[in-house]
Amino acid sequence: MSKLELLPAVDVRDGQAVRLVHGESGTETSYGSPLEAALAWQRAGAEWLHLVDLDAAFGTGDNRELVREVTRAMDIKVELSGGIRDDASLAAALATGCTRVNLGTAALETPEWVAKVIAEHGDRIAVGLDVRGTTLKGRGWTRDGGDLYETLARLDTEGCARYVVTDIAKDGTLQGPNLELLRNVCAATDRPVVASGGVSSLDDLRAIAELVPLGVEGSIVGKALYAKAFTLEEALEAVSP
Ligand SMILES: O=C(O)c1ccccc1N[C@@H]1O[C@H](COP(=O)(O)O)[C@@H](O)[C@H]1O
Repeated sequence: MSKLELLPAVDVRDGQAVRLVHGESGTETSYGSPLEAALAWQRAGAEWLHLVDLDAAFGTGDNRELVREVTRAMDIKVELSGGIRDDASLAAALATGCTRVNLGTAALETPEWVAKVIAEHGDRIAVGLDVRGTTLKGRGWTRDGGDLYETLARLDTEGCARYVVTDIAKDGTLQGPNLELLRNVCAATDRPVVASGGVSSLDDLRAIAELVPLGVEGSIVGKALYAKAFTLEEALEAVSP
């Protein structure tokens, strides 16, 4: 059986590595230097880093230079997201040398542009499907952006290579992943799915790993690592087949 990929997260707000609760601005807990956090995950054996510019996602500025510095310092694969919504921000993101970018708001608000960049960049483009219930959310998860399954069908038709599925109600809460949502998304698409939101324990990761045959390729891990619920080394061991 294929192994579940783990993507430790570094979310950057105002130059600091932070974790939010439900992605709500103002709920930040700070964990210091984003570069130090990223290097720590790399040293612990991560093959991927999920790096988010939260200011760019919220529209409160950006951490573009810092994000570029972190990405360039990594020997591992980097998935970059937050505020990638037009040609200039996409070009800057791809020029960091990241492996792929994750588009959120753009997939909801400028679908023609997203179809174009999917056609141009193939699997360097993933789409983040950030949902409450089955309603997609954009602009820092503050604005409704349509129905999950209608959007998924459209993006499939346009050739989207993969989806990063976040249950906002779970994100940053340590309440366990929404396995039903992951199963439903996997049933609706043949593209790989990266799970995000709610991981609290090694058992949660083992439960997500059981969905690999259905199409779950990876899982983002955030708060649980920063809260030291387990180490990344333990997590990697837990999901190795
Ligand atoms: O990761 C978060 O906690 C988060 C919270 C609030 C908004 C976005 C968040 N993260 C990721 O940012 C991109 C979306 O950015 P954009 O809409 O394309 O500018 C997406 O990957 C979210 O999962």
